[in-house]
Amino acid sequence: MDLFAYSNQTLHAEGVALSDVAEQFGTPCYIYSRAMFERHYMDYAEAFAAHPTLICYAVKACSNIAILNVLARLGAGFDIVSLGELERVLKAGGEPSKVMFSGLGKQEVEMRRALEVGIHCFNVESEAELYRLDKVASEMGKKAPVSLRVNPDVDAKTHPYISTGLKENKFGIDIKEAVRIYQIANELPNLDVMGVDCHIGSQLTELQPFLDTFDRLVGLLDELAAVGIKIKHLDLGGGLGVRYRDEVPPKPADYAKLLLEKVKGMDVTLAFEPGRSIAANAGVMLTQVEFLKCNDHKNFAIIDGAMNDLIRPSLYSAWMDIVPVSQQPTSEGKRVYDLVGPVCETGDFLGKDRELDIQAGDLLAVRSAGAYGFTMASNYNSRNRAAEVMVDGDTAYLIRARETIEHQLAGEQVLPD
Ligand SMILES: Cc1ncc(COP(=O)(O)O)c(C=O)c1O
Ligand SMILES: N[C@@H](CCCC[NH3+])C(=O)O
Repeated sequence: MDLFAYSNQTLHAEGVALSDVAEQFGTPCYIYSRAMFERHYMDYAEAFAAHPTLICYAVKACSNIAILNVLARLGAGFDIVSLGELERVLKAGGEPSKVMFSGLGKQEVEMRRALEVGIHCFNVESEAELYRLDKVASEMGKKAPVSLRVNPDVDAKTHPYISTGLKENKFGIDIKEAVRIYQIANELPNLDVMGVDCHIGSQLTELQPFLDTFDRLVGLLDELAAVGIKIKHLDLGGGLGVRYRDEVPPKPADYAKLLLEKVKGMDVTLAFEPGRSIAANAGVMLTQVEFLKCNDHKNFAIIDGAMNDLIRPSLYSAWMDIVPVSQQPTSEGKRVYDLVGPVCETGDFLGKDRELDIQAGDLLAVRSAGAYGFTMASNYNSRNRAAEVMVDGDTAYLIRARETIEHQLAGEQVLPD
């Protein structure tokens, strides 16, 4: 389902023209479709409905509380990696009992808050973290629910920066060491071992690595059963890819079909932590052309969005589709442009070698920018972070005001004389 489509030669989000959003809220700005977020979440919920399954949206993908709230209303759980993400979920009305706490460097203060509100499970990534969690739980007179994040040494066949399940990656516990560390966890008095967790990488466009991982984890469950450790839940992480250009990623329903066959007869609940596949195609980043700079060897369109607003092209050489909001021809005609921001870095580009018919003042939409877009934005070059807008039917709501210089400077001070 794509609710970003042209109507009257103008790109719309649901029923709202993106040119109207620009006029009302300025650029650069992120625009999300509520209906697309909902549809993408429901694709998972419906696909796995036949088996007890918790779908925990990975907050890091797009963490505005309006989005978390929309998903919470549908019954979503949440995968978090920091205290900040936990507070966002709580503020958005998410249920603590459906929260998974992932991440490999949890601090005591983060553990304490998560125990206080009663999260579903901690995904622990090292032996040392187990001791820290046991200590914090003991100080609070609580038992901490725990899964170990296991590194299954499976190649996710994705960009090396976003592959997480190989043994050379920093994530998780080597599957060969898992039984020994589970036994330690089982002995610690303030931990309640309940699950196995893994997450092998992001933007996977094939199912086989997930299925291989599942098989390895089932092997681990058998080994654990043999030493008397009963596992109640299996968290397979996130990672399902999306179409940015011409990828044909599997859908949640394809994934569910194969996995539910394998899980049949097993007494475990399932959990997933999808981020990108829910958020990416539910958002665009809107930017305006400031100037065209053309000469006989190169054409640049200098736009008001930059690497600080959307870092994926600079960081991973990610290709993102960039389309004009208006399909009206211009007097400039078609040219091939590099679309570059105002930041003082050669690597500051959102797209290269794009054939476009544009002129100064035109609006461009960077598609599939809903995931790892705003959440990875920074203030580099002391630029204010963009506004965020959610469209619901015919209405556009400002869900995060554009940052101001005052916001940026708050908290800084000069030394006394
Ligand atoms: C532990 C964990 N869970 C879930 C996700 C979400 O992954 P994706 O956005 O690829 O679905 C990530 C990020 O890759 C992650 O690190
Ligand atoms: N930030 C990455 C994905 C990282 C996933 C986080 N575990 C991207 O934009 O593709």
